[in-house]
Amino acid sequence: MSRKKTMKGKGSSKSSTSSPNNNKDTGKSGRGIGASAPSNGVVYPSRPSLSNSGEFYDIAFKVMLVGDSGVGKTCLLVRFKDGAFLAGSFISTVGIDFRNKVLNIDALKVKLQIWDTAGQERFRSVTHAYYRDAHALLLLYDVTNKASFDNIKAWLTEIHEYAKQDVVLMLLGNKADATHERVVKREEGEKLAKEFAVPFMETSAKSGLNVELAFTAVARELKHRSQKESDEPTFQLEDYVNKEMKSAGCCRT
Ligand SMILES: Nc1nc2c(ncn2[C@@H]2O[C@H](COP(=O)(O)OP(=O)(O)OP(=O)(O)O)[C@@H](O)[C@H]2O)c(=O)[nH]1
Ligand SMILES: [Mg+2]
Repeated sequence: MSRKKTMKGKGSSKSSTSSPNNNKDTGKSGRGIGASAPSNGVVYPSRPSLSNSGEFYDIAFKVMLVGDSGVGKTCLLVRFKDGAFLAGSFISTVGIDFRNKVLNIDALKVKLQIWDTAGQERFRSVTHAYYRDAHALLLLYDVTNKASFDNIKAWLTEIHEYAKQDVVLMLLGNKADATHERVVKREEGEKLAKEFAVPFMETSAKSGLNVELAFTAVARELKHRSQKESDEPTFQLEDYVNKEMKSAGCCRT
């Protein structure tokens, strides 16, 4: 099976106004408004390799992190990518940024190109342009911030308007470690997720709770969808998440 390669590490800042569709896949990560984005769509294993040095991969997907400013999108991505927590002062994302990570799923190397969007209202139009290329969306709220939870319905409306109809969606209640500051109960998150029929879990970028699971579950769903023969049963993302959480005694890092 031929494999593609992806560049490692974080790329340099870019501030062009290019659209998400008209750039080449450099495999690098970007930062700032209109950071250069790769070309569209799933990358299939049968296509020839790129020449960039770095990790090989068989198939690639775009995952976008969305939600209010301060809910922990950047920290979640850094935790997943580097295994570290960005403690200290809060630096709000400007525009959009991305990082790549290759996961091993059933002997296949699945590259996730993860887009970290700015939650601030003033960057909303930038984010809108990226929705249509996303294969999956992780929608975050902060369990210590009621407004971020109340805004989830508005985010879902926006997703409905701008994202692909079959986008894989998961709701994450982040900062689950902050027990004393919590104002949104887990049951409230579960109820909302049920209402909108989306898988749900609480996460913590600080402790690492469920971070790996959230991204892996999405990668499994996307991989399954892209390789599924028409007579195969569908992968049940929600069942997978619930089973994994149970087998890990509710939650895991
Ligand atoms: N206790 C706790 N704090 C967190 C967690 N995740 C993020 N934070 C803190 O929350 C603040 C905001 O985190 P960011 O990841 O920068 O938030 P963001 O969603 O990327 O914000 P924007 O870029 O403005 O959209 C920072 O001070 C983080 O240290 C978490 O899981 N637990
Ligand atoms: Mg951010």
